[in-house]
Amino acid sequence: MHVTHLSLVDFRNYEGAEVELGPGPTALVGRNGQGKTNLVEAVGYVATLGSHRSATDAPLVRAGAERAVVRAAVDRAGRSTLVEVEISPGKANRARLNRAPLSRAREVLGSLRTVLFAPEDLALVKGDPEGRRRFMDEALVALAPRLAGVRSDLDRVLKQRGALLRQAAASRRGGRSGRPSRARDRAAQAARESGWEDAAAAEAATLDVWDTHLATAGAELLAARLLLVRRLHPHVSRAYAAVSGAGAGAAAGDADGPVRLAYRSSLPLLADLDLAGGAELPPRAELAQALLEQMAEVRSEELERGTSLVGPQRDDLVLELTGLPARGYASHGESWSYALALRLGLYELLCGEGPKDPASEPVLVLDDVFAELDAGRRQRLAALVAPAEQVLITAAVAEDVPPELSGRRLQVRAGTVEPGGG
Ligand SMILES: Nc1ncnc2c1ncn2[C@@H]1O[C@H](COP(=O)(O)OP(=O)(O)OP(=O)(O)O)[C@@H](O)[C@H]1O
Repeated sequence: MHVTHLSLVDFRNYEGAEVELGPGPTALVGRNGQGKTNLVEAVGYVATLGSHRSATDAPLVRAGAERAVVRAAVDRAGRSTLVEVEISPGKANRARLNRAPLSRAREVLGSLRTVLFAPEDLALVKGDPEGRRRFMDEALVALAPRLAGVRSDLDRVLKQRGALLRQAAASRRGGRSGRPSRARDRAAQAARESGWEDAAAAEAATLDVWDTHLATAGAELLAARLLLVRRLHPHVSRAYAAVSGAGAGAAAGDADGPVRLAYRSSLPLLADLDLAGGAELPPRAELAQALLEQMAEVRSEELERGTSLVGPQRDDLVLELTGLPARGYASHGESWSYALALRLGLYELLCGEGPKDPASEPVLVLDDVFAELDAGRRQRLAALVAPAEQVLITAAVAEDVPPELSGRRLQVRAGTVEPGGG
């Protein structure tokens, strides 16, 4: 698939912009701070309903404006779809598909698929688990948009369960210190209203209900993540070899290189699961049961600390390189190759098995990447991405764009986009 037209209203530094795009490589060139990343961020937003560099929506709306609108016309093997998203910070986004309003914005997910690589992705390798969990969950939604619903169910359960645990922890602290506690009063009140003899029994019963919800949504997400890691591993391994120019086995294109993906979970059941080796996955019911058992095991600690200690929100995607964790051990160049390999591996996975299908092939976005790479990696990456259905590249100077990707050029200057750019 590819974007044929992008239209922005009050998005970042764009008051209004109409940008013609086409298949093949397009380079967006312009000095620092002109709006190149903003443009590809808008493309990514239509695809994922999120930004690769802002956790909240407020910075996406032009200063002084109330809402932003991004429209993308998407060509999928000759069939065109118009996807529109209105971003109003503090309110639910609204979306339309071919001008028909959708009841929930997340119904647009899947209409446009992108894989975006930006310098921030170095944090996938060097940073905290949260970024890697986000990587897995965004990948899952790109593969199966209905998982966005599972993800948001889980968030809702964790929020409610967390509030209950915090209340319980505060109540215990209040009890120990002898100070009056409003949380404890509320729990006692709730207990009386629900006919329970004492607040502790009511608290335990309510927690049991949330444990079941957490186990159900958690097991579904966990099962999807495990399958994702198993499927992603050979693609990432090959992409790493191709980008870094590493090893003989890797050069042959097999999955037996220095890269190994693993999944770290709080569940003992998953401790020795060799996903990179193609291990069989436990069925979802078994995962749900394991989550329930683990929650029972740590319940007193959860009540003490006031937080959920079990579930996919605590897990991590482990990135190993030659048997060592990449985080903390990999060199800067190796970390770059690994981060790129994760995105390129995901791109290959999204393209599907067998011959490439242009209708499902995602749009590839490389934001400010080439200036950061050494000559070898730059050349290898350019050769790898050149055949993609559509590649959007941002660069401060035209010389940073490798000749293999010298397709269409757009000049970005202070929130305007025009053909040209050297
Ligand atoms: N909500 C907003 N309202 C108005 N201007 C904004 C908003 N958010 C960002 N900007 C402006 O957009 C510009 C940054 O644009 P962008 O990140 O796209 O730069 P760039 O062209 O990719 O530059 P670089 O080459 O440095 O990465 C900054 O000047 C910033 O002040």
